[in-house]
Amino acid sequence: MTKVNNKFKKKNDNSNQFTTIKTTNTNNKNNKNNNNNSNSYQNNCNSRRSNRAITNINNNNLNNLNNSTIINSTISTIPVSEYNLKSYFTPRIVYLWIKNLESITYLTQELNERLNSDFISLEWVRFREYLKNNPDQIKDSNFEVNLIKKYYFLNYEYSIELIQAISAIMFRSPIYVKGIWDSLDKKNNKNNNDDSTAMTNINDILDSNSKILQDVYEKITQIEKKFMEFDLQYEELWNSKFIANVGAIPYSIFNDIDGERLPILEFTFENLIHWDVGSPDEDYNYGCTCKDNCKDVTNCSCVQHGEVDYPFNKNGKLIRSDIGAIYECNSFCGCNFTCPNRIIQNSNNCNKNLQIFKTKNKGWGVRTLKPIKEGSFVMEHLGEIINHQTSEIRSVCYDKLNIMTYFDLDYGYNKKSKDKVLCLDSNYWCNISRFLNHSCDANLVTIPFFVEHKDNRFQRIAFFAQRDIPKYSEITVDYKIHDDDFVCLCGTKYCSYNKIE
Ligand SMILES: C[S@@+](CC[C@H](N)C(=O)[O-])C[C@H]1O[C@@H](n2cnc3c(N)ncnc32)[C@H](O)[C@@H]1O
Repeated sequence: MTKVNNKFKKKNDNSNQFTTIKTTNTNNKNNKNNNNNSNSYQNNCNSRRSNRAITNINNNNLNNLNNSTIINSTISTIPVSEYNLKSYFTPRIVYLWIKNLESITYLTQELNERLNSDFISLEWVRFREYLKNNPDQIKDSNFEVNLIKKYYFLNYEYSIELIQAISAIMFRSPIYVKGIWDSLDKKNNKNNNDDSTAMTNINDILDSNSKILQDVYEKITQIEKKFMEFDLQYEELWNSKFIANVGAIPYSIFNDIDGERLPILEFTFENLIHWDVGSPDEDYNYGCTCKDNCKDVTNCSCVQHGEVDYPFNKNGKLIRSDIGAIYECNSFCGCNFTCPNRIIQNSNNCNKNLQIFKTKNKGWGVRTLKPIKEGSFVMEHLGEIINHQTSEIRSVCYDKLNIMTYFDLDYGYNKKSKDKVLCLDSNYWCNISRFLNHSCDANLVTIPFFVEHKDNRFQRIAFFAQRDIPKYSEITVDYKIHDDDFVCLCGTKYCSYNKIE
């Protein structure tokens, strides 16, 4: 295959990378550091920085633990290490978090910042562990009451958003939050001599300003219905009994390294579009008018929509990767499915010869159980299509956990229009490509492609073999991370990171 320096896009080094995106939050210590880095959010793929972030969380929370008066002393201390964090914040749990965060997107910046600083705290990891073993404590815990108290003092409007925000902090269903408000109400009405310090404090606050209390309950009654709707919306996520059908993962999974099991994920066969993204522009829904089933494929107007000649040989193998994007024929065209310009759509997008396996030092990876010929289509990269704003919200979480599952759909965009670029997030909704690791000598090449529409925003991503790949080899892509701090473990002799000067 023709080798190229810049595979995906003519003038943009940063195109099509797995990346984490810098959050614009300014209150968080870690994010402050990020903001000083560079203007390019692309550079945020930085595992050392993220490790630092985890260290900061540890320190912050140790401080909190020492100084805080709000922590219930009965909470058992479980050892919390980076490993605990990873096993605790599974993609599914993280998805639940980000959904909550998204629901509070339009809250005030200040509240968002406060949520951010409480977010992913080790206190909460400990607390949730405690609740797991002591479910009777769930509804009436000083810890939670005190956390609410903390927010109560902020004088925010008592709105559905605030309740949702609190529930996000509480890491579980809003209905439980209501339970806590109810218990506050009961205590307050009893007006008894409850000597639980936290409760007494709360009662004092409430008594001294019963109008606030009244307002809160009026609003809570008003929004009770919304609570229910919200709960229903995410029922599947809140319900701890719901277990995703792991058997539905259409690939074999192999781990001879340790006992780790594949996290629960939602495998999808097409991209999901986030509600805030819209849909492809119908003006871009058009096809060719070829009369001969695109026999003279180089003259097909779909092919010509790309900027280079038809890039496949007669066996349907990609022969050059120095192309902008592939534009395939579609249902608007005059041709049928046997037309030569339908290579990707006619390929098997769920190749059972691929296996998810545990690598020695890069977590899970993908390997092939059969040889793959140079130029073969290997898989599409799938996930949830999100916009810049949503990616920033999610980054609040992803940055802290060193999650690197963003892939910018930036073919055809220049740096100035970055905020218009959509991104594929494959952390939870994904296919096997979610497990592709980075290599400085990658055997896959990434090519954007279009089938049903030609709207740049909704470009799709294909991976092709850029050389023959022997069976049992790990298949890898080049993340194209331009960051000296990335600790690359690809182990190839071409590794361009971690060079000792
Ligand atoms: C898209 S995921 C790939 C799947 C991942 N290995 C897993 O177990 O979920 C990207 C993450 O894989 C790891 N990774 C991938 N390639 C790597 C490399 N060459 N060196 C170090 N870590 C790598 C990093 O932790 C990165 O955040």
